[in-house]
Amino acid sequence: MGDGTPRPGAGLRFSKMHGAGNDFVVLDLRDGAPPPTPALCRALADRHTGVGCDQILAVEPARRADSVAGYRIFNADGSVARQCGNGARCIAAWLLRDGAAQGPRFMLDSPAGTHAVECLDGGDLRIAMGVPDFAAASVPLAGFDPAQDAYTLDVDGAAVTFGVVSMGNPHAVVEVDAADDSPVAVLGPALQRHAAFPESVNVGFAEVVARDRVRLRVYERGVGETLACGSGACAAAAVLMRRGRVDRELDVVLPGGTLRLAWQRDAGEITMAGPATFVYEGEWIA
Ligand SMILES: N[C@@H](CCC[C@H](N)C(=O)O)C(=O)O
Repeated sequence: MGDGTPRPGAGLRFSKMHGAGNDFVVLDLRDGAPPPTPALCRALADRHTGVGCDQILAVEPARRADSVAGYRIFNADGSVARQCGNGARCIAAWLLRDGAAQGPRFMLDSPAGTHAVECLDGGDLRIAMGVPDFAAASVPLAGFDPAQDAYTLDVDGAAVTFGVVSMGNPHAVVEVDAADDSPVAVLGPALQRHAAFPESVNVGFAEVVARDRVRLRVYERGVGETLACGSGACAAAAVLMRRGRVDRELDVVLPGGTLRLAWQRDAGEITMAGPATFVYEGEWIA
């Protein structure tokens, strides 16, 4: 064209996907292309001037011989994350469509470890999300030593009680009477910037509706409130199961959809099942 207009095909191809409303831009970097810079992540994630997404997922070659592929995770603000439950299902669906993965079972490398994927009837995917780690130092939560069921901090003058768990990424879980009325937009960022969370934290507000049903809203690190957080659903389920508040298998109902969680024994992996949806294919020319 010669007038500065980008040529079709000259840009960065991407897939737009979502898992229960947690939305992603998926990039294919298996040819060895460099990961997106923080500035590019922010530009892609911008909901006015970019594609719009909560996270950018970059598919890479597998790091282990028994895995189909690896991937990196970047939040909308350009920060790096080590775990993304909804993202894991979307990467699995993307690899199945690509032909690189074949069902009904295969393995994936996230930055936090290797995950077994299972294709379920009806199209949902089940991901083994690792063993929940309750050690305060693993989150990290500073100022507390052993793993406790609950911690209390002074947050802007108010005492706030919560559980913590690392799912490969940091989570705090506040049990509330009603998720709909919980102070997500105020307490979420306040806990994130508390000095006790030196690496910030994803903050979940969990309402036990029944022993097999939890309603959850999550204020995510690097994004804000999202329509769903898969690792947050694992965290809420694990914290509540450990306290004996709920059954070992339950539905976590998030604003964007429902995930099925199961954690049979403390030393075992927690599993999360749910949908992964393709929205469109695009080319980033900015
Ligand atoms: N949406 C994700 C979690 C993404 C990473 C998180 N914001 C972090 O910084 O740890 C999920 O589905 O788990």
